[in-house]
Amino acid sequence: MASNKSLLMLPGDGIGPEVCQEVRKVLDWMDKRRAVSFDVKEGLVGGAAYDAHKTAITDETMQDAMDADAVLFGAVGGPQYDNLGWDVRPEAGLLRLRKEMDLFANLRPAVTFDALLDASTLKQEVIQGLDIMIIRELTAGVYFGEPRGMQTLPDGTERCIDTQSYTKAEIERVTEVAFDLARKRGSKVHSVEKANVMKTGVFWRQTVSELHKSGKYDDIELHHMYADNCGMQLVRNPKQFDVIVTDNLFGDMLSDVAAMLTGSLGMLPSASLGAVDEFGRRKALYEPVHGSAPDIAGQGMANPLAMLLSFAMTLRYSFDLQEDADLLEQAAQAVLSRGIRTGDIMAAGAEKVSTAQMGDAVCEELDKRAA
Ligand SMILES: NC(=O)c1ccc[n+]([C@@H]2O[C@H](COP(=O)([O-])OP(=O)(O)OC[C@H]3O[C@@H](n4cnc5c(N)ncnc54)[C@H](O)[C@@H]3O)[C@@H](O)[C@H]2O)c1
Ligand SMILES: CC(C)[C@H](C(=O)O)[C@@H](O)C(=O)O
Ligand SMILES: [Mg+2]
Repeated sequence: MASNKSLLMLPGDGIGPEVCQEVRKVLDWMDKRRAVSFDVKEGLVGGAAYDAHKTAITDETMQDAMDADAVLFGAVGGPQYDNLGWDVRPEAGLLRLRKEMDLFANLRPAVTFDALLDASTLKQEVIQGLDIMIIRELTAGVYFGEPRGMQTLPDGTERCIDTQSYTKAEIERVTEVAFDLARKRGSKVHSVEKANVMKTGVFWRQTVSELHKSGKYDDIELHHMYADNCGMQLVRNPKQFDVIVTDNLFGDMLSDVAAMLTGSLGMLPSASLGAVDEFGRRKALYEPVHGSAPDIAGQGMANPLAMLLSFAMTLRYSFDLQEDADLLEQAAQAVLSRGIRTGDIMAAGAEKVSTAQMGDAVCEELDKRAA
C-alpha cells in the first residue's frame, strides 16, 4: 500500500542489525493490525558502509536521510575499524548524519520501569518512579569545534587539540527545546556546564539565564549545575531532576550514567531532532543510546528494547502516532512485568530470552492490546 510516511533504516554494525530486525517485526505488525504502513528504505552506515564503499556513509545514503521523514539508526563501530583514517571510521558516518541534518536536540529519556527495579545497581527507593529527560546539544561543542588535530610546535613538541565552541544561537535553540519540553512535564530544567573552569561554560550559563529571563519561560524553574556535580547527583538522588540540558560531550557521558538508573544501556532510546520548518516538519533520527556492543554481537544476546523504544519515539515525534507509541511502550513494559529478560537485565527467577524472542514477546503483547 502506498504511504506518505518514509523511513530510512540504517542498521550499521555489531548488534545494530540485530536490534533493527526486531523493529521490522513491529513495522509488520503495524501494517497488518493497525493499517499503518511506512515506505521503508534501507542503507549502509558505519563499518558496513566502509566494507562496501570505503566510506562511513555515501552521498546517496546521506541524501536518502535528508529526504526521509525519519531515520532509524542501529549502531556503528567495532574493533576491526578502530585504526581506519579519521574521516572514514564508522563513527564519522553518524557524526555526518547529525551535522548535515542539523539534528541539534538529542532527547535521551531515562525512565525506570517498576519491573526492572532489581536490574539497576542502585537501591530501589533511589530509582523507583524515575522519569527524567536529558537533552544533549548534538551538532556543536568539542565534537565539531575547530581547530582540532595534531600540531607540531616550533620546538618540535607534538600536541593535539580539540576545541570546545558554542555560538549563542546554538545554546539558545537547544535551551528552547528544553524549556518547551519541560513545560509538558515537571516544568523544571537543570542547565549543566562547567562555568567554574570553562569560558564556554560561563557563556552557556549566561545565555540560558538570559533566555529564561526573557519573559517567555516564567513558568519554568531553572537551576544551574556543574557537570561533575550532576554526574554525582544523578547517582545520589536522580529524582531531583526533570529535564537536564547540556552540551554535546557532557550529554554523552551523563546519558550513559543515566542508563544505569534504568537497569541497562540496552534500555535507553533517543531522538535527535532538527528545527521545525515552515510546514511543521522536522528532520529526525532515532537511535538507541548504546553502541555496537562488539562483546555480544552476533550471539542473539542484545536487548532490543532501546531500539524498540526509539521506534516508539519515532511514532510520537515524527508521525504524531501517539496511541501507537503508547501501545509499544506499554507492550515493552508488560513483557518486562512477565519476567522476560535479555541477559543485561536478567534477575533471579526471570526467563532469559534472546534478542529475537524479546521482539516476539513485544509483538505478542501488542497483539493482546490491539485485540
Ligand atoms: N550510536 C552509536 O552507534 C554508538 C554509541 C556508542 C558507542 N558506539 C561504538 O560502539 C563500539 C563499542 O563501544 P562501547 O563498548 O564503548 O559501548 P557499547 O554501548 O557498544 O557497549 C557498552 C557495554 O554495554 C553493553 N550493551 C550495549 N548495548 C546493549 C544492548 N542493547 N543489550 C545488552 N548489552 C548492551 C555491551 O555489551 C557492552 O558491555 C565502539 O566502536 C563505539 O564507538 C556507537
Ligand atoms: C559513537 C559516538 C560518536 C556517539 C557519541 O559520542 O555521540 C555515541 O557515544 C553516542 O552516545 O551516541
Ligand atoms: Mg555515547
